[in-house]
Amino acid sequence: MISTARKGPRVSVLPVSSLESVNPNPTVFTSEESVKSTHEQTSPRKGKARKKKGDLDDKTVTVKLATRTKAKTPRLSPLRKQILDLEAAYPDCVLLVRVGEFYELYDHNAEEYGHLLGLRMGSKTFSGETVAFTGFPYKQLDQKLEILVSKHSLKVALCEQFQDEEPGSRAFRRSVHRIITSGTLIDEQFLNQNENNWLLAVATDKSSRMLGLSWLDISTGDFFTQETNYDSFANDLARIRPREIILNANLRNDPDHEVRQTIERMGHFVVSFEYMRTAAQMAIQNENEILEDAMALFDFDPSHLEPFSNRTQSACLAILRYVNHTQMGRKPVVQRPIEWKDGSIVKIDRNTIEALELVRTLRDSSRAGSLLHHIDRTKTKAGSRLLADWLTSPLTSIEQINGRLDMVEFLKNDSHLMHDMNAYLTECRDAQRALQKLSLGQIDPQDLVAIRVTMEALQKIKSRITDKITRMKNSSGGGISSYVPDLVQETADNIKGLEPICELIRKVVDESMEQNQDYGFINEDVSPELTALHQQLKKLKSRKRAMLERWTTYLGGAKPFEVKSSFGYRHIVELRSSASAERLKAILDGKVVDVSHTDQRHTKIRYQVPVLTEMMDCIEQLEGQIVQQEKSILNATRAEILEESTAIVMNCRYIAKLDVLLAFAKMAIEQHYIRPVLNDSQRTLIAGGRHPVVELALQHEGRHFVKNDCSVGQDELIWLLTGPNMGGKSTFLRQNAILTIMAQMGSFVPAARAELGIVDKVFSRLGGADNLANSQSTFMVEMTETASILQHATERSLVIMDEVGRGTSTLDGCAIAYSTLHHLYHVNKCRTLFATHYHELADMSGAAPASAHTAVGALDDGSTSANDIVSEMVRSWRGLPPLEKVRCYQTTLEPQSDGTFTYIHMVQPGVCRRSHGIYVARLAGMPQSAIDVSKQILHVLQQDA
Ligand SMILES: Nc1ncnc2c1ncn2[C@@H]1O[C@H](COP(=O)(O)OP(=O)(O)OP(=O)(O)O)[C@@H](O)[C@H]1O
Repeated sequence: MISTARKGPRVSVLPVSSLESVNPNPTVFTSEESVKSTHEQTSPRKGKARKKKGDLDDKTVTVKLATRTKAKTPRLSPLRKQILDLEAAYPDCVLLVRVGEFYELYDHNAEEYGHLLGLRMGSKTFSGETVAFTGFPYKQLDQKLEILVSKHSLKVALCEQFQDEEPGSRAFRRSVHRIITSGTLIDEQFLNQNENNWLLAVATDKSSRMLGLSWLDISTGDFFTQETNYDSFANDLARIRPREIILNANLRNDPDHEVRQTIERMGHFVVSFEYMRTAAQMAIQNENEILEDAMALFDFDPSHLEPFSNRTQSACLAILRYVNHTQMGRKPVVQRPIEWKDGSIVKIDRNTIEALELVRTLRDSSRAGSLLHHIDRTKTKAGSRLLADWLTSPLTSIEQINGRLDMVEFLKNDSHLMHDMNAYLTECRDAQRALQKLSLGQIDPQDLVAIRVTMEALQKIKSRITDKITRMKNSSGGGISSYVPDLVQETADNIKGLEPICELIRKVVDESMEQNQDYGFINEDVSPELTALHQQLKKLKSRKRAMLERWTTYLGGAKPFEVKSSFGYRHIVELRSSASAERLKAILDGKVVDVSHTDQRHTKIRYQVPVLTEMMDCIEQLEGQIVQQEKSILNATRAEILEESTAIVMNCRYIAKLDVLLAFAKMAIEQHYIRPVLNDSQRTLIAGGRHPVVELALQHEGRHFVKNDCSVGQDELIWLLTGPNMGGKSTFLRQNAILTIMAQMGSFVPAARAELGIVDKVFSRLGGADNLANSQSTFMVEMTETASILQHATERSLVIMDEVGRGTSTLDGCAIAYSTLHHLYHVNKCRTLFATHYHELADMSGAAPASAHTAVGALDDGSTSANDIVSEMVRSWRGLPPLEKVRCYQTTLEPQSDGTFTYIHMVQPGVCRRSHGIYVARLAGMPQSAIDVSKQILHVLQQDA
């Protein structure tokens, strides 16, 4: 284990002993002999490949195969039979079979996936049968897994070989010891450290249209559940962002099932199938049986599942079963599931998460450029992961939000405290993931150090906060300035000191040792046995050194020979001159074995020296014993640490929370954000609001962001926003939604003042994205999203809508835009920011204030006159009742003497009737001839109207 973790790939490998007890898969024993594969025969490096064991690459493969069948043996060789059995047992997986120093792919696996891995296709002959074959050195495993699992979302069954423990046996066992899928990554190097790696199970209940969800990150042990329904499922997926989804096995052959369709529509998810009890089965099942199931799978406290519905229990059990199945019985620590209660978080639909670029940009779906990237000032990986969760799941409880805001303010007001916290958090490592690796039997001393360092840093945090609280209380005599936010007090009270664990790790792990070796990670004095072994080893090594020094002196000094390892002859002495060779023989009284004379150009002479070989054998034996000793000490240490796993995880959660809140405090100071006031009203009042990301982008260009006010809700239920192209309408809409989300996740916000009535849902209709892959046109997508908002927005929701109806003809578009406005006003009754180029809507809703009707002025080079045609039409229609709580606002521009415009980006009362689309087209570089034609057409249309 130790050496595998360092020198080879990082994918975890179980010791044979533990495998025996847990692996249910059949293993086949094969005795090995070297056989050349067809692959090797065609290799240009054939000769070199034979020279030295381990000096191979994917082009030169010496394959160890099962014993060649003798005359009477059955047709299939044992290895071939084993491969076929495994291929049949893991049909959904890419099967990688360890053979000697290689992982190999056979048959369809070689044909389908070899090229993905950049491997040259070969063939191998088993008892007369030629099969497709390719392979790669085992050290390239991580790199190849990244391609298969991360890039191509494939499942990989990793088949390892194990030496038979029978003395003298040359047989090997092979069995799949782990199935690696996107959602079950543990410590692979390609696991994203800043993101949770969620595995989501979905239990369906068609009759009630309800779903039970459970999601688990095996790399941290965090586990959540939620009840949801078919209609909200897409939004839940957008929020959770799972890497892999588990569905009931009976949906495997039902691609039209609504849930499968939703998953398909949402994009790139890996879907796996696992047996699940339906809700009805769960209902009639003996409760004890269900709970025993959970116990048997994970030593999981069954009471954890009791509060959940049948559906959710079913999803929880499916996830445990799937983990059990892919980890082949290894049991990661799984935390008590936390339930997301309906209404406890703001529902942000998936379009809004995407359109507001909360966690990914629209352009290239990257984190860089997103709001998350902009606000992430966390110091720890756990903090960064938590921030992403908070951003997509803001709270609805004023009390909880204020709890967070209090803590941010508390930190912000004490620069010394902030400085110290920052320093302590910088010391923290990813202890929760380190603990999880330990629980899965991967013992890397560096992980123990990560846990120790983190727990020590946390102890400093606890002392520092406790100190601060005591000083505050002492100095103010209980006055107002002695107010200690609950979260601060809770952090100080609940961080558990784990000094005994830290002490144990300090005692055991020798942190001065270099990573790249097989032993020496444990302090020598930890046990008398280890001390004795190290002493013997040192003695032997010094004897060897003295012997070699003697030879050097006899041979005339200055590196006259080299000691090398050689497969077959073990240690050899290589000399460059025959004179030296003769002298060495003389020193050793002729006790040398001449092993080879090589090399035409440099006459190198090689001898096997029995006394040296003997000494090196002893050294290796001792080193082997030390490795074993260290393993058992590490195992015992692991067991003691795992005893405290609950406390360690709890402590890690405090680190993550503190880290995020400290990040909010830093951001508030750096960017001059203010504390929002949350209330129970249905009004959003923001003075001097800014868009956090656009503001920063403009700052980088040396430009200035224009602040804007917004007071939407109640008497001003809907803001109807018109303005020229490029005027800043979308930015304004987005910034108000973002401010609301930031405030409800407990952050300060970019504004001069913010009084916000809590929202239950945030909806947006912003993007112009189409979904051609799902046969949906741009307009169809627009209408689907609009329909969803009209169906789901409540009086407490915040809706932002940008240019509804633009995807169809002007007449249809205007009618749809009006009806949307009408529905939001009369049915949903929710706060809405409604941006449009259809300024006629102002007339239709009877909302346009007469004084604000003045347009910026008729301009030669452009007004979008088609709208005016509609305007004329509706002006003559007197039947529309006024929408009294609709208010008209506009962004404007200022014409310059040289015929250009300056965008003001200021949101003011009024209606803008000129979109100046042709001006923007010119700015965008449209050919002058095209601009001229558009002006003429516009002129004609205006006259017709
Ligand atoms: N408040 C502001 N202060 C400074 N610059 C701004 C502001 N708002 C927007 N801008 C700048 O104007 C650009 C265009 O803004 P935005 O896309 O919001 O305009 P729009 O009115 O929605 O345009 P269109 O109608 O063409 O979609 C932004 O990319 C940004 O650079």
